Formats: sequence, structure tokens, C-alpha cells
Amino acid sequence: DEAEVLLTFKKSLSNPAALQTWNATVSPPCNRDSSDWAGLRCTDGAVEKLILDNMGLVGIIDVDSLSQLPKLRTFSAMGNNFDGPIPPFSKLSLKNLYLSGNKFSGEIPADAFKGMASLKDLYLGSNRFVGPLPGSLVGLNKLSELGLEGNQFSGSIPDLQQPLTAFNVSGNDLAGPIPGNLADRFNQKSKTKTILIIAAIIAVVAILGAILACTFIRGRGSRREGRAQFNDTRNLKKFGAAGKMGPKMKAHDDHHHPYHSAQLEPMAATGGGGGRRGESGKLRFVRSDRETFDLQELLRSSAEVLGSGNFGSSYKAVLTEGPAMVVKRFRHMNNVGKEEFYEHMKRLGNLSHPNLLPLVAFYYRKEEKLLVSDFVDNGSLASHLHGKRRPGEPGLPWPTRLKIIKGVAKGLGYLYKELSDLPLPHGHLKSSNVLVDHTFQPMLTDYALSPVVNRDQAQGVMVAYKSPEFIQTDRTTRKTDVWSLGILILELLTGKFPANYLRQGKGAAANADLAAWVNSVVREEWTGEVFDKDMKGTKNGEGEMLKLLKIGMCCCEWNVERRWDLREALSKIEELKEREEGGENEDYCSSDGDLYSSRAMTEEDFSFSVTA
Ligand SMILES: Nc1ncnc2c1ncn2[C@@H]1O[C@H](COP(=O)(O)OP(=O)(O)OP(=O)(O)O)[C@@H](O)[C@H]1O
Repeated sequence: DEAEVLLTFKKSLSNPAALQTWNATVSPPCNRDSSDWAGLRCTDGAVEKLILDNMGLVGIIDVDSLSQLPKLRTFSAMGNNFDGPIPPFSKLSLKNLYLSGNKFSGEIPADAFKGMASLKDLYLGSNRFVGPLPGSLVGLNKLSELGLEGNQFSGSIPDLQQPLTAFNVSGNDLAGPIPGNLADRFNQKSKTKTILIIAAIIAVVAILGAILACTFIRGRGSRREGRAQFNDTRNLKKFGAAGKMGPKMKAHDDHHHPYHSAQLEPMAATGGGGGRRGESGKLRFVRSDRETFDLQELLRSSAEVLGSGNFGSSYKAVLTEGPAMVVKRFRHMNNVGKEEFYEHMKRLGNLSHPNLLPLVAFYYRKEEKLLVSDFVDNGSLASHLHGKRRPGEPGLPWPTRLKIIKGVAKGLGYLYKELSDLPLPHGHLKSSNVLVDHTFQPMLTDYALSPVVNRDQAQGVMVAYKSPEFIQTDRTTRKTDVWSLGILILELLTGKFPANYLRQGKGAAANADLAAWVNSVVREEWTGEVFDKDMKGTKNGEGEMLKLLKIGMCCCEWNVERRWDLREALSKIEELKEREEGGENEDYCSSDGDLYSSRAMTEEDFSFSVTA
């Protein structure tokens, strides 16, 4: 009986507080493919994965009990406090074994992995292992990812012949040559990558050429006809092409006078919900206080690519005799029905706050979604932090960074109040989605889109779905935006670009990347180098900067239970000042004892985030 086996396993842990849900009287471990027990993943009523990361676990890992779970293929206990020698995992038929970020120590016996014929991923990084790498690694024919970094392994690297796709032995005391085979394969890989990149560039140039040629021919055609046809999405390809889109064209009949609105009533005026047949091909305005224009007008304007991310591509479109707008063409929104989409857009149109960039209009077709907002010409927080500066141009000073984070906090607070029923009121908080005006007042954009994004693609495109909890449990919570806020704070203070914006993958590698990023911030905290060297205006502000850093850390707590909720994070941000005015040193993350109190932080304080 798997319940009995798991409860025996639990008994061998000295502080299984995180496993309270393991209670056979309340529910069995597996209900077919789901489970109410923390950390369990089930298939066909049997435990397939045990994911016990960052649960503060200590004690013995009872491998003998685990060997009685016949379908167990993944065991993950990263970021806990297990110590002593590595348990005898060769008794299990695992595919994936993740033990990074614990305190395992001693030599790993040469035959520790003998017979683990199915093992594909092995992560033992950031432990305290010493001695030679175990010879049994050589016999793991299916091994594809191997992470051994941050230990004290010594000796040489065994002759690994497997076609590894990830291999990390950095931060050890290894010596001698990198085995020829391994070196050749990685060299070969980078050569292949270079060839692929060149081929991709040639293909992109060819496609762009073709698109520009088509646009030019079509442009001539429509000028001859005197008016363009825009109710076909093919015309929207303009917003799919890259580069400057040619000279601005004038409107050429009274009907298409700028801001002509006969055909495009504001959504409010048409009854909002917009369920009327045949109307979906038009630009719909969601605010009654804005002048309207039509899609033709937008398409006639000059357009410039602002950027193209995973989530969509954004274009700046300057209306004839009108303001500059931004049109974002979204990918991954095709599963949402029209009524639902219209309703949600209407809701977004009702939002109004100085720290939110208002949605102005949208365009809906089954296979095409565009959102239109104002162009903000002072750029984004990302461009100010990481963009190229002219020689001598200063970086953002501390008071400006503080102003930005306070505004971000206010915008988030408003979203949480107005959209309190949404599980993820923002969902995509990151520095390129924080735009700033000329006084550096921030405005959030790309918010509240999770209800209309295809669920199965969300992980690849939205920051919230790259949080530790989503990677580990496939779930986001109302604290997931707090995670993103924490990352944004660390980025703002350190000037470092966070790895998780870029990461596409899921699983240990993604977690390891993010942990490495957070840890790099922590490391620099110890050496006093943490703050962005380009940040000026810090005189007498160091204490407040440190407070903000600690707030960031508390928001980046991996364990969701221990992580602050938004309210707590916002009230701490609100209290911050440009400079210290005396006052008591405060304790942070009080729910977790004195973690992050204002005493000097030590490596131990951050062990929770060291997962790889
Ligand atoms: N309204 C706007 N005004 C000015 N710049 C904007 C505006 N909206 C977006 N941008 C900028 O345009 C660029 C592209 O934005 P876009 O939202 O398409 O992608 P992203 O934020 O980089 O990534 P993602 O696709 O994940 O959202 C970014 O640099 C962003 O800061």
C-alpha cells in the first residue's frame, strides 16, 4: 500500500512539517493522476514523482521505503538540509535524481550509481561532496544532464561517453584534461549552433525581403484603388513584418479622415459585450474618454518594430496628425472565445490608475489578437537599466529607482484591489513591462492577461509561469506576482538581468538558472558589491537601499508559504525613504523567525534559495 510506504518514509524525516497533507485518513496518496499530498505526482493511481524541493527537510532519506514504490521515476529534494553521505539511490529505478542545494558530504562511493540504467538527469550541485567523481557515472548509458558544480570533488573527470546535453562541474577542485570525447562533442555542438544561426539569419533576411516586396506591391495596388481593404487579416501582416514600414501615407478621402469614428464606435457605445455578428474585424475602443481612429488609419501610419518577445510583437504606429500608439500582436491567445475576450477587455478598459498604462482598444479575430495602447516615449525600466548609454550619461540614481518601485507597488496594489477575483492580477511583471514617463513615473503594461492566454503556452511566455512554484507544482498562486516583484527589485538594485525572463524550459535546469541568479545577488551582498555601480545619489541612502534589498529577498522566498503576500510587500515598500532618518532596524520576513533581520546576513540565511 503506497500510503503506508510513504508514511514510513515520512517518519525517517526529522521535521516533516511541510508534509502535513500526507494523511491517509483524509485522502489516498493518488487519485488516479492527481494527488492532495504535497510533492506527489501520480500516474494511473501510483506515485511517479516525489518533488520535495525547498521544504526545509532534514533527516534520513529512507530509500528502502521508496524502493517499494514501483512506478517512482523522479526523486527531487533540492534546497533542503539533508546531510551525511549520499543515500543508496541505486536501489531505485529512477530516471531523474535531483539533490542539489543540500549539505550532503563525504565521498560518493565509486559504485553509487551502478545499475541505474534509466537515469537521465542527475543533479548533485551545491553540496559538500569531496573526493573523486564516482566511476559508475561512466556506465549510465542514458545519462543526458549532469550537474555536479559547487562541491569539492577532486581528481580527474571520468571518460564520459554519453551524449550529454547539460554538463556542469564548475566550482570543484578537479584537475587534468577534459576527456577528449566530451570536449569534442561540446565543440561540435557550438559549431553546429553557429551554422544554424547563420542559416537562420539568411532565412530571415530572405523572408523579410519577400515581405517588403509584397508590402510594396500591395501598397501600390491599394493606392491605385483609392482605398485599402482592411477587413481581411492578411492586411494585418503589416504588424508581423519587421523594420520601418515605409513612408507615412496620408488619409485620402473624407471617410478616412483621422479619428473618423462613424464605423468604429467606442465599445461602450456599442454595448460593450460586442456579440454582434460580423463586427469582430474592427478595432474596438474600450474607453469612452478617448478619441477613436480606425484600423485603416493605424495600418496606413508608419510602423516601427519595438520588439518581439515570446508573447508577441510590439509596433509603434504614428497616426497621421495624431499621437503615437503601440500595437501589440499577441501569440498564444487562440483558445479564448469571443464573448470571453470582449468581456475581459471591457474589464481592462474600466481600469484607471496613474501607474497603469491604459488599454485603449483591441482587435479580435479568432486567429488574431491586437491590443492598442499609448506609446510611452521615455522607454522602459529595462531599457534604462540595461540599455546602451551615451558616454558619460549617468545610470538611474537611487531616488529615481525608489520612485519607480513605489509606483510599481501602487499599480500592483490597484490591480489586486480591482481584479481581486483573478488568481494572477498581473502575471507578467518584468522590467520591460514597466514603462516610464519623463518624470520617471512608472506605468505597468501587459497586465491581467492570464485569463485570455492559452494555458498550455503560458509557461513559455509569461514570467509568472516561470516561478519556482509553477515549475515545481504546475500551479501559480496569489503570491506568484510577489515573486516577480522580488525579482524586479533585485534587478533594479543590482542592475543585473534576471535569468528567468529568458528561460524557456521547465524543470531542474530552469530552477537551477533562477537559483543561480538569485544566489549571485546574495553572494555580492556578502562582499558588499551588490548594488549597481552605475547607481548615483546613494549618499545616506544605503540603509534604505539595504532595506529594499531585503524586501526583494523576502519576495523571492522559494517556499510560497513563507513568502510574503502582496499586502505585506507593498506596505514595506511604502515605508521606504530616500535617506535614513534614524529609526530602528527592522526585522524582515518575520514569519520565518529572524531571517533577514537587520543583523549581518550569512550564507546560512540564504540556503533556501541554493537549489543548484
Ligand atoms: N506602450 C509602449 N510604449 C513604449 N514602449 C513600449 C510600449 N509597450 C512595449 N514597449 C517596449 O517595446 C518592446 C517590446 O515589448 P513587448 O511587450 O512586445 O515585448 P517584451 O516586453 O520585451 O516581451 P514579452 O513578449 O514577453 O512581453 C519592449 O522593450 C517594451 O518595453
